[in-house]
Amino acid sequence: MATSDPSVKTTPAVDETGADSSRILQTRGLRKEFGGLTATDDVDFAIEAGELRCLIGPNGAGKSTFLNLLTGQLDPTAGEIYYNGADITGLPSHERVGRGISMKFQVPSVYEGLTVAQNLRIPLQQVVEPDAFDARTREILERFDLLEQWGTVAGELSHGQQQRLEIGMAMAMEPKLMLLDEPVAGLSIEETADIAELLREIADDDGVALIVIEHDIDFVETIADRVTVLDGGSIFREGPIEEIKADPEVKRIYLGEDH
Ligand SMILES: Nc1ncnc2c1ncn2[C@@H]1O[C@H](COP(=O)(O)OP(=O)(O)OP(=O)(O)O)[C@@H](O)[C@H]1O
Repeated sequence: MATSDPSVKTTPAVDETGADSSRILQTRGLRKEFGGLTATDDVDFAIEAGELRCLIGPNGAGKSTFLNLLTGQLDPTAGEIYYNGADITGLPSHERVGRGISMKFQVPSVYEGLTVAQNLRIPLQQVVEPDAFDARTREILERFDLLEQWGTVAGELSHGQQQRLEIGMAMAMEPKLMLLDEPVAGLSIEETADIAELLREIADDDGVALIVIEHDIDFVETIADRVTVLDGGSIFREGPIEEIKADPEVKRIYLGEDH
């Protein structure tokens, strides 16, 4: 029941587990070992709703492993994952998706033999009634600039259109957190700019939190609120992109001589 007593906190910032409920996602001491190799080394990470965070770091830094722990594709060796105030550490992937965590992999994984609208129906049938399919399909395709491709077989779309379709499919599930692994790899400058604009809108207008693994530092600069630098499985630095770009230690481990 609602109360007007200001001393009563109806939405505690920190619950009994110690998770901070102002964060849509938080990890504590998250660790993943592969045999003798520690790919994720006791990572404490947090992101708020509507934040767009880029995850950068040299090859083998543990970026993909960290994302795979968040999706449930990998089980951690130790540590916890809190999402929307609940401990989801042991939850299977499909249940995480059902709660609003979506994942977009580097390679477009649309169904190439199905039309654009048929592709969208796959996620939509999990969240809307059949009589709303067409209206919702139109809305999403308009937003992702694919309306003219409604009946086009997805295998005939350009790479950039396939990426937009896949992000549209992820958005059809009405996620609260979207995880993207190198969403602009292999795209043209124009296609990259389109995706940058879409991702910013998804964070700003839909309030979705995004974690984006990215190698292209110029793209990171265009989209990120904050940047987390991983190295050797640990968080090496975290902060606004201007700070990260200017940090000589980050340059040394990550950016290399050409930056
Ligand atoms: N399934 C696995 N079995 C054994 N070792 C693994 C496995 N997956 C990743 N690793 C190792 O864990 C470390 C982190 O790998 P990960 O792919 O997470 O790094 P990354 O930062 O995503 O690298 P890249 O930028 O090259 O994709 C690497 O040393 C990698 O070889």
